[in-house]
Order: sequence, then structure tokens, then C-alpha cells
Amino acid sequence: MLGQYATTLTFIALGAIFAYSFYAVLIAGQLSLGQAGFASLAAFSGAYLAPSGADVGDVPALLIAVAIGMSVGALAAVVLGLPTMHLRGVFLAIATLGFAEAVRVVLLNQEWTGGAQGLGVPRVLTVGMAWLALGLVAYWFWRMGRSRYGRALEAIREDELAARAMGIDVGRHRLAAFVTAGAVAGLYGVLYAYYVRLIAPDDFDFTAAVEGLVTAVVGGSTMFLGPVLGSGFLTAVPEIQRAVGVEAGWIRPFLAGLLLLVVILFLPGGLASLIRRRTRMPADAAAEAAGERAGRSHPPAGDTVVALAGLGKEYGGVHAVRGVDLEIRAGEVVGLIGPNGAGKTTLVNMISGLVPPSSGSATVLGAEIGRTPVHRIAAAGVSRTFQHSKLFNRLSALENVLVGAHLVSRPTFLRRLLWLPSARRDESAALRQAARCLERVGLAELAASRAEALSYGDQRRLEIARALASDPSLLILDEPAAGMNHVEARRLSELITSLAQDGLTILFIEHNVGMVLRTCTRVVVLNFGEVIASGAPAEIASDPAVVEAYLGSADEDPAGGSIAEGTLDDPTSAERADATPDAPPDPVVDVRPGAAGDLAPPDSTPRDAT
Ligand SMILES: Nc1ncnc2c1ncn2[C@@H]1O[C@H](COP(=O)(O)OP(=O)(O)OP(=O)(O)O)[C@@H](O)[C@H]1O
Repeated sequence: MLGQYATTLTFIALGAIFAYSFYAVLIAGQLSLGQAGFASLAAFSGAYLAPSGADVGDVPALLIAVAIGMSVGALAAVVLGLPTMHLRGVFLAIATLGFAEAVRVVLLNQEWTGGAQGLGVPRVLTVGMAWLALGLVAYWFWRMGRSRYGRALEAIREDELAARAMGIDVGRHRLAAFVTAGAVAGLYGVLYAYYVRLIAPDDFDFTAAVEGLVTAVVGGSTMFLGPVLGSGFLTAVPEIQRAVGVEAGWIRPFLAGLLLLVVILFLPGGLASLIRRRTRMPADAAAEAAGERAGRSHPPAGDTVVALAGLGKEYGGVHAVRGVDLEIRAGEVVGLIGPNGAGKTTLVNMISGLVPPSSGSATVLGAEIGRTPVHRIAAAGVSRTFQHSKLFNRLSALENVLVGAHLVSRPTFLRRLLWLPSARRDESAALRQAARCLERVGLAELAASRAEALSYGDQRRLEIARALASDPSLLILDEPAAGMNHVEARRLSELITSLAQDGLTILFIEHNVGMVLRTCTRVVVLNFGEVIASGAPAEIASDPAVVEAYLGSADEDPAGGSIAEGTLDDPTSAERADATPDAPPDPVVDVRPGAAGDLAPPDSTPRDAT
């Protein structure tokens, strides 16, 4: 029975192993077509350099060839990866395809490869060996999936910028994924060589690369079983054809193409996405001892956290930020306000390292801005949310927050491969840390929901939970209340106050001025890229320069009130209050003068809904 299907089963295993070499990089969002080149180099060098089976025995000869092939594949990936890792999408695909084609042409013209005639290799591989190799590769990716490293790769795939801001060294992770792809492609090349008896450089041409890619994409790049499903399906098609007596050779490529189209259009996660990923909230998250909290040392209250001196950013002729001098001390809650286009986001992007300054200098938690990569600034203790939500959409809410805990959790992948209990303990600790953060923002119930399925307000809270998971010293929130209703904004204000009570330093941009005035210990006002006022909320509320910046002139007050009197309401706030008639009166509003309403700038129509 097995003998009858041995060839098909072997090719399913080989196809799946080759597809895993694509999966290895697709999981990190990289589209590479160089795997055929890695496989080809590995197949020829393994078969050429390994000792003969007559000398050492067939299986040892195969194992030595596998070791040579995987090393050659990994080495080729390093050589190709170093100059190409900064390329994205189709540019990386073209560069790697060029490499594979160059390898094919070079090997075609070498004497030792046998050129177009090919190189004879003894058949050593059996169906059992092929499936054992596939099992080992699948095991590798299975154990990787739930590790810190695996989550980091998925985060890079979903949103590279947000992954950097969570402290993930994207360049290193992408290169590691590429090297894994090289080694797995190398394994495939050698196993293929020791099965088909005769290998020629044309066996590893463009068509082979596309086959591998299609198998991986059809199977799916979001779950480790994807390549097996893809290869099983695509290799089985000719067999089914034979069984039903339809021999036409065009059916398989046609079906593969059709399936690829269907998958891309209707099932972007591939066949594997039909299998539900499980997300479990740890039951004991809240009950855990406070001593377990992921910890880093925070600057003592009053120490300088942010020091900006003459900081400026110019885009072409536009001075987005100019000459900003600002100091933020540990324990402060600083609100950054100003009309649209005042330079607020540009300023916090510089502080978090996403945008290099054009002039001036800045130090944040000891890291020099402009010279320090984003992930190192995050490692120094800076965590942030974004003006436009940058969640890892296809990951669950809990997984999003787990990625946020990257910096305060320990690497677990290699220990997970060996099933070491310490890896399980570390994963559980990271899970509990993430669960606590979700609970803190009130999203525990939605832990298993995919981030993209959450409501807009929940997405913003999830971003805060993700930012909190790294136990930051400085939390930067960019318009956290955008899109929230009155009640949600009030709860958010309470959350920020309670985080500040825990000693967290917070810098937040917000158009909801009422919320800023009642939440912050200090307010900084930007206009046309310059700081026009900085001080306690009460001072800012009555500062004529601020009123003028918002309204055009302090004398012409279209809203018929003043910030200081607390009568200058956002025109929409009354409607929002009407929409939630049962909302209890805001307890924080009265604490500070001028905090009665939301003063939105004249052009603050709901923005940034994306
Ligand atoms: N990448 C960029 N390229 C060119 N100009 C930019 C870029 N980013 C910001 N700007 C410009 O810099 C100025 C400040 O923009 P920024 O987004 O920092 O303001 P903001 O105060 O955050 O505004 P908003 O409240 O609308 O978000 C604007 O004139 C904007 O058009």
C-alpha cells in the first residue's frame, strides 16, 4: 500500500520542506525567491563533497551531505542577505531571483556539476527518511511559533515600524529568518539530489522557485502546518487526476495558479488559516504576586528623562519643529497640545527615535536621539502608541501585548526546542505580564480577538496595553482618545492618572484639551513647530497666546467663552454627552480650573480614522 504511493509521499515531503524555506521568510513578511539558488548550491556541493556511500555507508554519506548542504545554504543566505536585507517586497523578490538565476547559470557552466548533463547521485533517501526530515523541520517551526523569537517575526510581518518601537531588532531578526530559509532550502536540495539520482542546474530554475512559493502561500504563512497542507494538496492533484483518468498536464499548474489567486483574494492566511489559532488567557494573571512583575529600573522621581536642546526638524522647506528646548522629569504627565500641523507628532517621533532631527540635540533616558536605533531607544525604556493605530492586525489582542513584552521577557525558542521547563516558566511569566496589561486597560474579555476585529476605541486601548507591557519608564501616547466617545475618554483619563500614580512618566498628545488639562501635571503648547507656552494646566488655560493659537484671536472668541472659565467647549462635546445621558459626572473635571470642556482646534474634525 505504502510502496504504491511511496514516490508521491516522498515528493509531498520534499515539496513541503522546500515550501518551509519560503515559509521561514514569509512569516517575517519577506518575499524571497532565492531559495532555488540555495537549494542548487547545496545539492551540488553536498553530492560532490560528501564521501561515497561505499566508503562510509549510504546513510552516513547522506547525513554528511545534508550537513554540507545546510551549511552551504545558510552561508549563501548570509552572503546574499547582508546586502539585500534592507530591501522590501518586490525589490527583495527581484534581487533574490537574480541571485538564483546567477547560481543556475554559473553551475550550468561548471565541469564538476556535469553542466547541462547533470551530476549522478545514488538514491539513498527513502520515504521514511523524507518524512522524518519533514517532521524535524515542522517541529522546528512549531516550537518557534509560540516563542519570543517567533512572535517577533510575526510582528515584523504585520507592522515593521511598530515592531521596532517594541524593541525588536528588525534587521537581525530578518537576517536570522533568511539564514533559516537558506539552511532549509539546502536540506531540500540535498534530499532531492539523493532521491532523483540525477540532478541538473535546471532542476532549480525559476519554475521550481515559483512552485515552492505557491506551495507556501497556498498552505499559508501564519501557521506552521501551512507548507505541509500546501504540498499535500498540490502534489496530490496529479494523483487524483490519474485516479479519475484525466492525464492532462496543464491541470496542475492551472489549479495551482487558480488556487493562488483564490487564496490571495479570499484566504490571505492560506489553507492553514482555516485552522483556528488558540489564545488562552492565563487564569491566575491578576492573582500573581506583585514581585513577579517584569521589572526594569526606573529613574527616580525628579530625574531628567527627556532633555531637548534646540531640537528641529525640517522637511524640504517645511519647518515641522524648530528650536524646541524641553525637559521632562520622571513622574511628570506632560500634555502636548497645539493646532493641526503644529509639529506634535514630529516631535514625539523624534523623541522615540523614529525620525532623526535636522538640528539640535536630544537625550532620552540616556540614549542620544539621532544616533540610536529605534529598538535601542525602546530598550532604554521608551514605549509609545501611534496616531494611526499600528497594531499587529492578524495577531490576537493577547499576542499583540505579548510582543509588547518583548523587551522584558527572555528568549525561549532554543529552550522550547529542547522542552526545557524554564522555557515554559518564562513563557508563562510573559503571558501573565501581557494578561495584566490587558486587564489594566479593560480588554481581558477580548484577549482572543484578532486586533483588526476590535472596535476603534478598543484598538487604541490595546495599543496602550501593548506599550505598557514593556514596563516603560517613559510612555508616549499620540492622540490616545481620538475616536473615543466622552465616557471612553474619561476612563482613559483615569487610566493615565493611575499610571502616573504608579510613577510612570507620560508624554501625550491630545486634541481633547479638557482631558489634557485635567490629566496632566504640565502642558506644553506647540504652534508652527515652536513651543509657545509651557506650564501648569491652570496657567495654560488662561494664556492669551494659547487662546490665540487655537482661535486666531483672543478677542474674537467664536465659542463664546474662555479656557480659564472652563466654558469653551468643543462644539461636538454636547452632542457626545447627549449620546451618553447616563454617564456619571466626570469626577476629575472640577479638580483643575478650566477643565470643564473639550477645546478642540477649529479644524479638528474627526481625523486619523485609520
Ligand atoms: N514625513 C513628512 N514629510 C513632509 N512633511 C511632513 C512630514 N511629516 C510631517 N510633515 C509636516 O510637518 C508639519 C507638522 O506635522 P505633524 O504631523 O508633526 O503635526 P501635528 O501637530 O502632529 O499635527 P496633527 O495634530 O494634525 O497630527 C506639517 O506641516 C506636516 O505637513
